[in-house]
Amino acid sequence: MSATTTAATDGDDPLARERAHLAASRSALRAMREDVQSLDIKDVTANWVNAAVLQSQIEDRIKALADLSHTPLFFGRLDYLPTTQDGRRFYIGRRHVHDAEGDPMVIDWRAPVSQPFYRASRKDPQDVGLRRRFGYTAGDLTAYEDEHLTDPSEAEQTSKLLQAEIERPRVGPMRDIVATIQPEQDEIVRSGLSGTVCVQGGPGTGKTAVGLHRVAYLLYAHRERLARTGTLVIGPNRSFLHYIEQVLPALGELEVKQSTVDDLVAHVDVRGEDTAAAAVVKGDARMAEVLRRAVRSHVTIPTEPVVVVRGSRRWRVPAYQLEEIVRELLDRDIRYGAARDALPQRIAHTVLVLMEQSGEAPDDRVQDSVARNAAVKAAVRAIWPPVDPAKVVLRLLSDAEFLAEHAEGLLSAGEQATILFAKPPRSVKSAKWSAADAVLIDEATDLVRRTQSLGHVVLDEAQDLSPMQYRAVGRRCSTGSATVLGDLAQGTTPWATASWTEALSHLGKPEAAVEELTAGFRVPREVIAYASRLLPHMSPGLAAVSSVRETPGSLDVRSVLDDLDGAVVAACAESLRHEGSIGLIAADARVPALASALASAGLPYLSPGEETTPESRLTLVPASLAKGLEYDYVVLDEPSSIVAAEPDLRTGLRRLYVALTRAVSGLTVLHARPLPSELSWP
Ligand SMILES: Nc1ncnc2c1ncn2[C@@H]1O[C@H](COP(=O)(O)OP(=O)(O)OP(=O)(O)O)[C@@H](O)[C@H]1O
Repeated sequence: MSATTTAATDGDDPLARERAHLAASRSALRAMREDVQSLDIKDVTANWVNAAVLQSQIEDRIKALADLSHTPLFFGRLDYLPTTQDGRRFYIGRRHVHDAEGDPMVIDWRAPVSQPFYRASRKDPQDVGLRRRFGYTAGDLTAYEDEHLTDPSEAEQTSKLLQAEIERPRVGPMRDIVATIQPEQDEIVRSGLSGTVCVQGGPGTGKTAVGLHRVAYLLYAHRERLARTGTLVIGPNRSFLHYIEQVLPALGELEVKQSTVDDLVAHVDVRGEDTAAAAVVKGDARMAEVLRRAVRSHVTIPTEPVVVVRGSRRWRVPAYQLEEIVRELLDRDIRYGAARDALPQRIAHTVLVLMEQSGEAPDDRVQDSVARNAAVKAAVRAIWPPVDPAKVVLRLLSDAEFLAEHAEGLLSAGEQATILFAKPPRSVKSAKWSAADAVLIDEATDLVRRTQSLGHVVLDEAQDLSPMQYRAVGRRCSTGSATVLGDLAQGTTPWATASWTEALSHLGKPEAAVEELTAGFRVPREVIAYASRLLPHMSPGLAAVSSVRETPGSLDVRSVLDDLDGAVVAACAESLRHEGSIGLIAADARVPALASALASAGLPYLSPGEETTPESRLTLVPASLAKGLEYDYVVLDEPSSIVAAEPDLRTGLRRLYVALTRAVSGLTVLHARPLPSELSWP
């Protein structure tokens, strides 16, 4: 690999030529944007609805064609060998740019010809003679680095530009990694739409980044289909979603929705909280069967005939025939509501047969009118009444007998007692529903009416979901596919999943492939080694992440004799001397004390989810919200308090593991009490 950071070689200046191509591509992009802006839709649209749709598509296109000053238009170049692609040269960037003749000047990173930029190697050059990476300083193209993949005399080296990009301090929300996606990440990003992929990876291995780039890739490769069916990214909480929300728009994708699992199942106001024991039972997959039984219990097998009077004639459908119809509907795998809709037509059909047998020749209109007959309607109401999903759940959780009837053989008496409301609420409105209750209502809702499936769902921090939550997500991709991202070692809920096989079966995708990412891009080697001491104590069998980042002096563990708060504030002030974002992570209960210590020291701070700016770079993060986030420098307050705040040691150590793995450049740990013994070596 040969690196060039200044201009001129042998009178012919390659850097100047690349800059000229950049300038020309910029003007081509401007021209493309102006073309779209000047479109006059008056003559091509028949009505105002079409016009509004077209106008909004045009506005999206204009947004997508914006030249973002802080993101370079291209970051790489591929020169194919003369034997392939006619030896053509492609500049790889975030979007496609063409000149006035329609010839490409920059190729979208997702296009098939761009793939070797990420995957080609000396072992497998994929018909590429030269791969060039570009370096930018403050928006200017200032360097490039070449790899002649088929030149045996060139030694393999790690890319300095890649390293610099990974090490670059970050302020503000997460950004895209299109310039530096690694081969093993690219395989996941570009895997097909039809299959579900599950990615296990330790902290900072790029799971979130990979999931978001996969969405962008799928939208490129299957735009029409996904525009119809929709895509959704699910994250653990709002501050996390806020942290990642800029990545897809930066890649030109504006249509992807983002949500938490709680948002998905927001059928009722959640104002209550469960004990851990109750939440575990409510989140257990056995609840799905309890609910199924409870919903179906509303069906009453008919014992009376239905008599339909039409004109002077009476048509009688006997009880045994009604029973046959009902049993047949119960046996079929259709939703309660769909079966209820079908019942009047089935009864009417039987009446029609009776009419035919007596020599009449009724048509479809007669069948419809019989189905709407008052006697039929009354019978349907009695046999198959409408069901309100929230009311079913309310009754299960309030009425011990009703619960016992449907939980028989599924939940023990103790488990049933755990989930019953201590004081049964009077109505759905007045009930203090918990997050787990909302998931039960979602399941019951789906038993009544099928939930609409999206084309693709990305589920991040998936290890924390309960089986019932997996089911809730699974119904939203039942006819589509999913990307499931997580780390078993970071599971901190009492119901956190112990195995991906199990999680995927609850999701309804048991056939999904499980891939593993092991190279760490966030946390420096020294810091990840320190955090990994916890692994054998909380997730034995999981391999430690091997960091690609050597940052000497990145770990500083300080024992404080007195005034821990003062020492923590001082460590924050020290960290603020560096460029980039600072996270002060502490046990939730410590947050108020640290907030006032920061305030009295005159250090302004943000809450997670608030955007860091060059003026305000310090965020005070309760340990319970640290998951998925990252900061250049982390100050970690009293590890033993973080561990002690959780209901059991394993969860405590996992929470600490999450907190210890948020730093990109440096971690300072301060403790007044002894460190948890699991952190001592070995
Ligand atoms: N190929 C890459 N090139 C450059 N940076 C990368 C690459 N892959 C990941 N990163 C960076 O590493 C950091 C961690 O990535 P990400 O948050 O996706 O990891 P994660 O596996 O989801 O971590 P966690 O388990 O802690 O949530 C991010 O800043 C991301 O941009």
